[in-house]
Amino acid sequence: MNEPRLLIVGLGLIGGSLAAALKETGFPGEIVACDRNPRELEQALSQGIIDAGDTSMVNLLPRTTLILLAVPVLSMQTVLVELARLLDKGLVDRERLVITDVGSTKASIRAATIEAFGKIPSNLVLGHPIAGSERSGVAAANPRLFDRHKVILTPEKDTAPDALARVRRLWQACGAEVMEMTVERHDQVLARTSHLPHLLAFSLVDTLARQHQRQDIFRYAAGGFRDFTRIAGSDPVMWRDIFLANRDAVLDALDDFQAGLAGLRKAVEQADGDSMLAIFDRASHARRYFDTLLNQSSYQAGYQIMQQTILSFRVSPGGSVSRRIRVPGDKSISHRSIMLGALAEGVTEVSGFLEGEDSLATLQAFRDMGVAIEGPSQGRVTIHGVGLHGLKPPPGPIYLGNSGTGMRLFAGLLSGQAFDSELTGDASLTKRPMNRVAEPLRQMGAQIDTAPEGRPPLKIRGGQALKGIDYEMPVASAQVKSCLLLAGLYAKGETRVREPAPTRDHTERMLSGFGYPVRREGDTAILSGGGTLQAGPIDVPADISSAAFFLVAAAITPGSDLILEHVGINPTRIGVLNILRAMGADLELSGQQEVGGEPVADIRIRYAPLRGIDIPVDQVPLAIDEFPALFIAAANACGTTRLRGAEELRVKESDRIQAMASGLDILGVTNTVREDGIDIEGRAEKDDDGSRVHYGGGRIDSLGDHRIAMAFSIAGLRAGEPILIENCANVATSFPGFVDLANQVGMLIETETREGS
Ligand SMILES: O=C(O)C1=C[C@@H](OP(=O)(O)O)[C@@H](O)[C@H](O)C1
Ligand SMILES: C=C(OP(=O)(O)O)C(=O)O
Repeated sequence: MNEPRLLIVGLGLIGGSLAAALKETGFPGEIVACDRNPRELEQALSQGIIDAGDTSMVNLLPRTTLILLAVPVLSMQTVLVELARLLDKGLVDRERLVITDVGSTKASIRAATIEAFGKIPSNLVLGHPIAGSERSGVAAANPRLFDRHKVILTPEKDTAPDALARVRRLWQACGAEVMEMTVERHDQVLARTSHLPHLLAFSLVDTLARQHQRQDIFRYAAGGFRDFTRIAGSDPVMWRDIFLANRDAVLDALDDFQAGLAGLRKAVEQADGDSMLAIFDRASHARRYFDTLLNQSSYQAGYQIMQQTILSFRVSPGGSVSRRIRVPGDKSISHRSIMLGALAEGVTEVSGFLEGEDSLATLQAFRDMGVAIEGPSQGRVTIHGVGLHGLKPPPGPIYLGNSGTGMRLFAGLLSGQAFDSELTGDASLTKRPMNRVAEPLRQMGAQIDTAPEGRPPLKIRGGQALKGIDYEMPVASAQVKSCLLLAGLYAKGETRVREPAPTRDHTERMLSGFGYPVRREGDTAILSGGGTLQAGPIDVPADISSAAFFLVAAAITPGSDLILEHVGINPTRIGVLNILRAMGADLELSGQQEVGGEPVADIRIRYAPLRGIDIPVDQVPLAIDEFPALFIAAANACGTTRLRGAEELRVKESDRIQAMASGLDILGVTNTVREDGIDIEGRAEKDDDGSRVHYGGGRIDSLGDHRIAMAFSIAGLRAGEPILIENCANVATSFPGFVDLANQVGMLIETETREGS
């Protein structure tokens, strides 16, 4: 920044904090301030945040290149008129000068500018830092006030690009993220996000303070009251000015709010618990949801982008694997429990629900479509079903984070609704192929637009009459099958889906459990539209795909003895057990039973030397998500393991063949990548007594794919050096608590966060 002199007019909290922030960053120019109150100037001088101060601008203008107006909104007019007068006197080099402000409303300040200058000067850039505090005055100045906060600039068409760039740099130097919008948009957005909440806080506190039991009210006021009303302690003059200046936008926002409040009042009056629950649930999740939506990321990764950190796992070599544990609930079944529960008649109680980001995104989507859902709380969710035709239009695009299952199943379900919808997701999901569902859905009569090459977002036109089709799937995909069966619920006639190889059948099982007839003829699943679903309890088993990491961990670690409880062993999911057994793993199943139509068992696994195998092609769809873990088993086996017929792995959250091959290369495990698979040369030797390490360590990028991150975490058990795995936030999509559980069984994983770029 090359600003020989910055003049701050109005030394309140914002002006003072800017001065303090710039001083901390080593701002090379002088910082001078003008304020009507000499005590504020003395205070700032004694804090060392300004170099000089004066109660009038005249003496400070010479040599000034940048002026920041930080006076209250309604004083802006007077200051601007005075400034225009002084500038006409030639006190300053006008060619070089840039003027900006920090006012909380922009239309009124723009009008004041035109009044003072006769037009909006091209060197004037209006702005507003979205940061503040209920405290005021320069004594409360905080050099970190703008750090990672947003600053909105509202340039006009003929604003000089250089002036805009210099104001941008000023804020960026204080750590702020600078964005641009029009004056009108700014005022509307701020009316809702800032002005309305302040109005409510002032009003609530004032209303309560005037009631005769006020002493008791304030004596017993708890955290909720304090949180909600903190901002009622803000500067009254400043806020009066804001409401005078932004009247129209505030009134619009207030009208919307009053309509919402009236709805809630009615629900309370009529003891309408379902309506209240729907509103409270939506609201209680909305904040986090919108943060992630804005970041176009999964919940955790979005949170990290907000915090500008990157999560890594540092895995120390060695460790042990013994204990009795239960991994979180099955992701596929959790998605379906919410979907079918919402579409059923009656109340569905779910236990064992996976509180991972993918299934939570599905849950949020139904809340957005008006379904009242309680929880999740420790795996319990209560869904107040609205019936097959009871969903309401969502208020905007449905955001599914990282979840391919979510997007493909929703595509089918929403094709049958009366309303339009749009499905979006994070950067990984946006790259995944959706034509596999869009094309057959179109054959059923759905209207779906995709981005080029069949990528998300999907735009689905409601109100289409669907008809059943007889569809032969080109790929063995449970997501495609489930998508078409869900659309089939809304279609006229029979929907028949033929699979080239068996894929997970949770949709069929759960539909049957909810009393909806689904037939199977050989390799074809069949249902007819027009029925109803009856709610019933769902017990979600532990996810065999999550268990797989621990199975492989125990299988490769000498001395291990691990029991995994209540794992789903649906025959369409047990490829990982079959493959590990074929490699020589010591596996025992006990306590087999059926819960809610899904078989479960406890699985005990102990160390035994593994050998490389040719993986039978028919096992591929039955173990599709477990290959990253199985590749680590292969790396620790004796001999070569060959996988073929697994091209689907290339279109998961990452290209899992390439991502695993790159990581194995770093560890020093020889492998050959094939179009549809991989050959992995196991590092164990024939007489392996379990004491040798099998490979080295290094830094591996998981590419944001949860299963790649977890696979290399277990690889550490037989590594000779630490493994640093980067980009691990998405582990929370399928396996929240993975690191804690891994460490409980004896693995050695630490999490690290570092600043992102
Ligand atoms: O239906 C499901 O719940 C899933 C099906 C599989 O995907 P495909 O259908 O694309 O094989 C699997 O990879 C995914 O994790 C979950
Ligand atoms: C592929 C996976 O999930 P999805 O397709 O739902 O993103 C997975 O969990 O490995």
